[in-house]
Amino acid sequence: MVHHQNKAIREGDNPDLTAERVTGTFDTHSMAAQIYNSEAHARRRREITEIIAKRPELHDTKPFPFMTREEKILESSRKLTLITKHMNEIIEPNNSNEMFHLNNEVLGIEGHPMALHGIMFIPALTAQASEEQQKKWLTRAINREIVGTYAQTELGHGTNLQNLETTATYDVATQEFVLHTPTITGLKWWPGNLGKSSNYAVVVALMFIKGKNYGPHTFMVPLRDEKTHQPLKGITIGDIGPKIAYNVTDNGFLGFDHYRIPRTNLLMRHTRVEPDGTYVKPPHAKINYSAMVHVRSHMITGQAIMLSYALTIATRYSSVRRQGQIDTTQPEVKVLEYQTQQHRLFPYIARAYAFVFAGAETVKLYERVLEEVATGNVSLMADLHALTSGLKSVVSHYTAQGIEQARMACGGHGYSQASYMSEIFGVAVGGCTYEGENMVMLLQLARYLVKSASLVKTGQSSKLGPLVAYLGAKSDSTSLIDRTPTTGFAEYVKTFQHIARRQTLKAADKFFGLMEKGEKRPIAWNKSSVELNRASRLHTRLYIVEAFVRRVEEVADPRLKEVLTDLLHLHVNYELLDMSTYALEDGFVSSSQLDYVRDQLYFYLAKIRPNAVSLVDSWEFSDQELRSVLGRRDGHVYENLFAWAKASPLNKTDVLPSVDKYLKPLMESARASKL
Ligand SMILES: CC/C=C\C/C=C\C/C=C\C/C=C\C/C=C\C/C=C\CC/C=C/C(=O)SCCNC(=O)CCNC(=O)[C@H](O)C(C)(C)COP(=O)(O)OP(=O)(O)OC[C@H]1O[C@@H](n2cnc3c(N)ncnc32)[C@H](O)[C@@H]1OP(=O)(O)O
Ligand SMILES: Cc1cc2nc3c(=O)[nH]c(=O)nc-3n(C[C@H](O)[C@H](O)[C@H](O)COP(=O)(O)OP(=O)(O)OC[C@H]3O[C@@H](n4cnc5c(N)ncnc54)[C@H](O)[C@@H]3O)c2cc1C
Repeated sequence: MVHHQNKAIREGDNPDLTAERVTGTFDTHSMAAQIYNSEAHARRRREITEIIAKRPELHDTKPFPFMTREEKILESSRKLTLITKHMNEIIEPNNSNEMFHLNNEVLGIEGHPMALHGIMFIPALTAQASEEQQKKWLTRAINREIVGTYAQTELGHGTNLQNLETTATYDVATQEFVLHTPTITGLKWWPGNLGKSSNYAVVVALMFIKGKNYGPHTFMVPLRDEKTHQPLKGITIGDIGPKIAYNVTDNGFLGFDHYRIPRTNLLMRHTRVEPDGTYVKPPHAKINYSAMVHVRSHMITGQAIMLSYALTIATRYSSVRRQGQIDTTQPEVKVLEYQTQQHRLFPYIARAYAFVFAGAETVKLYERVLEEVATGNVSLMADLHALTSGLKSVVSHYTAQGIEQARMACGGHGYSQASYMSEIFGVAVGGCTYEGENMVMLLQLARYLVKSASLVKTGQSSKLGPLVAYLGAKSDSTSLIDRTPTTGFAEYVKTFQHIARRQTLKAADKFFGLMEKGEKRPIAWNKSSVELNRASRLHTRLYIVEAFVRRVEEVADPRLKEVLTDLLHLHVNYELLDMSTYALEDGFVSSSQLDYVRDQLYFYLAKIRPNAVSLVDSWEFSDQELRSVLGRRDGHVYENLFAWAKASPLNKTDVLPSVDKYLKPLMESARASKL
């Protein structure tokens, strides 16, 4: 038996796809170890996939697009119950990476009744509940004796947490907090799994003690009777209705009518309220925002995975789809031969790799900060907040764009739900909104950049942290790209640094200048905000390039290093062209240098072409996880599209009741009127 570098090859596959895999120059298992940041985890993913493949009870009973929302929730609950029961046979206990993969395989991306339980409820209790509170609730939550969510956003306010309307007023006499929703706009609105599944929530409410507003605080709140699951007295609760996607999750609404909880239900790891109402403040004002930072840190990888789903589907399909000729004497070509198709897909393949490498760094920093904060050291919280705010915004934005490009790259069949592209897009694009609307989060990073710019302007560059140290460095007068015999990544990084530095200092100048002219700070901020957000994006894109460079430098395997270096070349050239206005406007890069960048881009599109399928195969998504007829590993697209269409509920009968009831009489009366 021949051992191929691409481990996805099987006998009987579509020969066009096999031919692509045979040209791959590197071992796809080794590349998976880079993507998943460890050989052990990449191997465990494969093992979990194999276990699931052998257990038909964990497979979808029919394609999701053929199910109603109610059927999907039922099906998802069935599978959730099974994986909970058999968890220890499938994954290592409490391994969140393995759990994430198990969920994606078995339950999919449309959510499930305990999605928020794992993503936010448990992390909030872990970071914000005192040890005593954890003994009471965390173990029960981990054992799934109770199901919880994170209820913060309201009908009227999601972004501006200081103006939430839900109040938690301390009653010294009874040592209770009274939760109350004063208006319709104060209803909690959006929390995942609040609508029908959860019986507890970590609720964010403005805390009032003796008439003083202490701002948003987090409380552990029982919502439903643990036995009957009926809403408790004083609670109004339900599902908010269907969304663009993610409809297996019951995002919900919640209102409180003078609902009482004990004082000890305030999460008290960092903050306390004594029985007499004395407030003990936390070591950092935003310490209770930790559940949001948890999701923002992890969603970089989550978004990269969804982008890679779409790219896997589109790249495989482009290798089996033949349409038109390039050389008219030759047969029709695979659509992947077209330079336009490569230009549509390959830069996003590079971005997906860049995002997953940046995501791994972010999670590492998050874990460090989590440990430090637990011991009272909050010094890195601002850096983590700035980094994750920028990354969640930039990565979710390009992920949504990339998925849409991948869908269009599949032509008409990309528009069919058989491709699964619309669901992938719908779920991923939610990331532009949840955990902080992208513009708002870019502005959070901008605050950090403006402070850093101010250090530069006042001669205090030595105080800049490592993420922004480049702001204090001096630029060359022009970029050295194509001006040195060996143009390398260093010249590109310096160019991106120059662009980000110039935009940050310019935007900060605008802001400070407006204030000097007498504008109040918030007005000056608003008038500078488009420029400030441009700076945030450029700073974040620089970080992503640097994370990519750091990873490529670490790779030892020469075959992997070569293909990752090709991808990095593609990435830096594509990025520079995409932000060329900034590079050209002060003459840092000339138009002849951009011609070089363009040539490099086309060169690397062609160089990557033989590895394209292996690069997407390396993500090692099973067919069950992808849920796409177009993206099947075996490439047998057409016969399966036909089978999929035949299985459509509309094809159960030849004549639909609607035809009998309306169309037939309509046609009959039209015919009769002609007589
Ligand atoms: C292995 C995998 C394991 C786990 C998987 C985990 C995650 C999976 C991820 C992806 C999975 C993939 C697919 C998922 C599919 C579907 C979705 C699933 C779940 C979605 C769940 C969504 C949940 C939510 O959306 S919860 C609600 C989120 N809401 C928000 O984000 C609100 C945004 N607003 C804010 O955050 C704040 O209001 C604010 C804008 C930051 C302003 O706050 P505030 O008014 O308090 O601020 P001030 O003006 O008073 O102060 C600003 C000041 O504070 C600093 N600051 C702010 N926040 C922080 C922080 N967190 N840390 C440190 N510092 C902070 C800020 O920098 C300012 O400082 P300066 O004054 O010094 O400038
Ligand atoms: C799929 C999904 C899942 C969710 N899950 C949860 C959950 O589990 N729990 C939960 O509590 N919430 C959840 N949310 C809510 C989500 O966190 C909020 O919708 C999000 O934070 C945005 O807030 P908003 O809806 O108030 O938007 P708005 O703030 O109303 O945004 C509207 C527009 O105003 C702009 N804007 C607002 N403020 C500013 C500003 N200061 N400066 C400049 N522009 C501004 C925004 O950029 C945007 O363009 C979820 C949302 C979605 C879509």
